[in-house]
Amino acid sequence: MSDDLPYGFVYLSCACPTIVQNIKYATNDNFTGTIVPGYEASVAILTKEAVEALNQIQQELEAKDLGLLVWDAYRPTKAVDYFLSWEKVPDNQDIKVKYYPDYKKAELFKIGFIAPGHSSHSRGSTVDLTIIDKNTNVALDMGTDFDFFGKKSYTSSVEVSKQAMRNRIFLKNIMEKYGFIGIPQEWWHFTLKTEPFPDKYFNFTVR
Ligand SMILES: C[C@@H](N)C(=O)N[C@H](C)C(=O)O
Ligand SMILES: [Zn+2]
Repeated sequence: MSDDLPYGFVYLSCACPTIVQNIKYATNDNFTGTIVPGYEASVAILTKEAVEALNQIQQELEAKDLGLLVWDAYRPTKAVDYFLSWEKVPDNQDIKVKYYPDYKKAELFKIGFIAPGHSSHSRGSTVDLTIIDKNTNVALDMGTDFDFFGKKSYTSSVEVSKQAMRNRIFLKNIMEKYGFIGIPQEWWHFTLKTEPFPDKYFNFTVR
């Protein structure tokens, strides 16, 4: 982990060490099946403002014996470009079954499961996350896994259990309370409304 981040960015682990991280694009365990270019370390980097807000959310959750689990945070534009190139490669059937059984790759970009050009993640104040039990680190049931690109992942889907619907509302409400806004397609994806770099897309490597 290097300390020379661009001005305004911090490592989530420094500001809030109790937030659990599993940065999926720094591993093979993601919808591309490979480590994504631009991720050289499994670390979450975000703007100071986003981290401050997450810190407050974590404090409120910890009082309930819960906590946050972060799957992705700042994402370099070279990673976003890699997702676009992945669209041109033939399907790996195992990955298709797991992540996008109902769609062709091109549709994932059209529907909005994957950003078709710039991603808000590259602005540094967007995060993919869920809530876990603080004692066991087991995630609450949200009805789908992270990056399941299907209708069940729509935040307001009624195709998931009642408990999963309640858990999604709980996540959405606490994120909104501290200034984040989600998107309809993915229950796990949130952007800080008062993000400090609303027009800037960064490309420094995650390391
Ligand atoms: C790919 C998924 N985790 C995600 O973040 N999707 C949004 C739409 C994005 O790519 O910005
Ligand atoms: Zn996201």
